[in-house]
Amino acid sequence: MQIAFLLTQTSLLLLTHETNSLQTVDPMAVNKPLQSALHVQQLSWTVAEHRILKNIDLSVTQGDSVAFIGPNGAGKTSLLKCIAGLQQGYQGKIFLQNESLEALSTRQVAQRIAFVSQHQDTPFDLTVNDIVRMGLLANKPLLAFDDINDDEKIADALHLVGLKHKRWDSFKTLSGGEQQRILIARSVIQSPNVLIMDEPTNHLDIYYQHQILSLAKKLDLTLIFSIHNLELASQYADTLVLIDQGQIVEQGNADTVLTAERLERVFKLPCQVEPHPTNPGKRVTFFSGGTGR
Ligand SMILES: Nc1ncnc2c1ncn2[C@@H]1O[C@H](COP(=O)(O)OP(=O)(O)OP(=O)(O)O)[C@@H](O)[C@H]1O
Repeated sequence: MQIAFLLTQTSLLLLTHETNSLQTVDPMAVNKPLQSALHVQQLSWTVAEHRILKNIDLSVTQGDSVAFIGPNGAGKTSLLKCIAGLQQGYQGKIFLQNESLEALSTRQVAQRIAFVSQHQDTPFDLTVNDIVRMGLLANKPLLAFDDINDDEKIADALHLVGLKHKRWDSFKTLSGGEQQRILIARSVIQSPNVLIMDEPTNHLDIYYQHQILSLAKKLDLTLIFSIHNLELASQYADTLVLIDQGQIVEQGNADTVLTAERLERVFKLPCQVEPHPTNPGKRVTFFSGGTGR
């Protein structure tokens, strides 16, 4: 239990009983409304008369990590692309930090959002340095030269993802896990508010799946990612958004969203959900013998 003492008009001290420690707290931070990173209002997207996304409502608070889960073809990538400004022609509204996405230029969107896609093929034989350097473009005039700070930023970002030694290697020669980490390094120097990753754990072994997600979480950004592994989703995301047939079926924490009955209905397989014995989050087991899709 914490007891707050008002000491001056500009500072508060919090006495924490358990630790007996005193911490100075900015009074402006007390009762401060949570900042909105993203707000999606009645979003629908139709292509060739097929309604891919239907009336999506979603709010993401600054600093939250959110996982989109759901079966193949549910609409997870489509929704991520709309949010990242990569998909035009939708109905409804998307707000980034309370500003309408439609009112922002491509550069302004790039200053707010970094997108790491599932597919990372490059048509050219670029070095790791070239790929990471692209992250600088969001915050530089188009024809500006690199300066010494840019060089350091690239080195620091590569250090963060543990791949400084690969700086001059060809991007194409890296493993899938290394490529994902390089793309995260590129996102880091883009210094966005929101990091969006579309199935970042695809093709990665379990070690790199954990590494990528814990790295992304450590960046302290608002993180939105799609993922098929429900246990990883429950371990790394504060909020899960279950999507099926273009609609949000449920959103909330793992306890709310991951119920056996709901997962069975959506994935069409018998299912058991229990607290994970060792990790935070849930253990989800599907059994054969579903009703068919
Ligand atoms: N540009 C497009 N033109 C036509 N159909 C599209 C287009 N983009 C997506 N779709 C369709 O929209 C549906 C949702 O696709 P989306 O990639 O968003 O699903 P997903 O949930 O990410 O699936 P997965 O888990 O398989 O990656 C699919 O039926 C897909 O074929």
